[in-house]
Amino acid sequence: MRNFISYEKSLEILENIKTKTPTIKKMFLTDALGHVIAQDIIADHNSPEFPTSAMDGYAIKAEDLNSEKLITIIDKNPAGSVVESEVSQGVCIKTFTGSLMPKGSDTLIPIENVEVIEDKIKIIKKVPKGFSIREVGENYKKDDILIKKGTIISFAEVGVLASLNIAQIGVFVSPTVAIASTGSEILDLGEIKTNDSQIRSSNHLTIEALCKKAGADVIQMGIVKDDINSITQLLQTGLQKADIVITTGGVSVGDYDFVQDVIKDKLNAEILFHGVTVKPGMHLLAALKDDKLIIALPGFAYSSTVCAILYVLPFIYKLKQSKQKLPIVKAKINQDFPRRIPKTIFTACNVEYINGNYEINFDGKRKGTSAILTNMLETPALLIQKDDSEDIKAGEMVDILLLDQLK
Ligand SMILES: Nc1nc2c(c(=O)[nH]1)N[C@H]1C(S)=C(S)[C@@H](COP(=O)(O)OP(=O)(O)OC[C@H]3O[C@@H](n4cnc5c(N)ncnc54)[C@H](O)[C@@H]3O)O[C@H]1N2
Ligand code: MOO
Repeated sequence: MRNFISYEKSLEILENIKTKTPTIKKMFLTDALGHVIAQDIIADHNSPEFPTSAMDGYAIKAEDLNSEKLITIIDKNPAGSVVESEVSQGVCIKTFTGSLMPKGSDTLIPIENVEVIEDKIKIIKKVPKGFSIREVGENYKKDDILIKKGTIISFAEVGVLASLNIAQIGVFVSPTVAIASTGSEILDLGEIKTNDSQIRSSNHLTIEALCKKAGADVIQMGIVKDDINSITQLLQTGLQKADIVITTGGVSVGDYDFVQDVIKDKLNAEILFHGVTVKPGMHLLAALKDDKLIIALPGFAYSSTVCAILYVLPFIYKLKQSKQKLPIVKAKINQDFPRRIPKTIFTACNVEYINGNYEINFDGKRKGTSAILTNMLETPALLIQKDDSEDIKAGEMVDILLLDQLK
């Protein structure tokens, strides 16, 4: 008899798995996109290092703002150069965006605010003292922690690292995931159909896509028939090469559901749980073998996809040392939604962001078995009903998982 555990308990078991010390590798900045940074990044200088002009204009002394007298232009100060001449009362230096402010100056009067008369300027519109000067450390100060260890590298991190002259960055090595789909009725892409009961396998590729999006390296092992020896061999190969091995199909109660037998009896893996009170995905099996995680997902396309999101993605985040979490937010539901069964239920819905709130509806969503993957197309989310939740009434706030924000 199978011992079904709650969704919360199953998550807790996976969260508590001890993982080995992560390895770190160096990568060139832009190649490191999506990887998790392995050390705090601390500024080794102020930015800017010196007072810098934020506009094209004339560097002056503020006292001259209140004088009716013309101010003499004594020099030109293009960005990238350092002028020797100094600003004093009655004289100015033409200075450009990105140029250092010349010695003696404390204000930048923009070109638009002056009239040039031969080699002099007349101020026609005043600015406050200190105008348009980027102060030392405006962007960041020396010794500031700019990027924290555990951050996922995105465009802004690339830019900040570049401004620190860091070309190679230490990142945590991403986990490797081996994926296979089991079933004598499923065909890989391009395989010729030889009888009416055969269907195309989507699971192995849906899960590859999810894992790659989460930054894992994927070993695609394809399709294997419902045969104990083939499944054993495949799982052994996966365990040799990957940190996580994922299968789909063959975990429920049918005569040909061999995946569970292989994991339990052939591999002698430590079963963490087999059966969770979730819908879809009740037959899910998680096991450990030689510190590798095996997740055997149900065969139905919607079930395996939802369970890969709920179980595989958080484990990838954990192995790659990322602090990211599944994107769960509150949303307003547009219809009554009774609680059907005492399980944690994940139902596909449409989500829109309207006037600062997420709102969900079920327009066009099909009802039927856990085979319906098309319910995840367009603007999808999953409504989450906890196993102890009440019937939901239209207009109430509910928990949803935003599928298009999965990373
Ligand atoms: N008597 C019972 N029958 C079933 C139960 C049960 O409790 N008692 N549970 C049902 C539920 S819930 C699920 S979920 C499935 C899970 O079964 P398996 O994990 O053993 O999966 P399969 O039987 O191999 O396949 C189920 C279904 O999905 C199709 N499939 C399989 N692989 C793929 C693939 N790679 N891509 C797309 N579709 C796939 C397969 O053809 C089946 O239709 O068991 C229920 N039965
Ligand atoms: O548990 Mo099954 O995955 O509901 O369809």
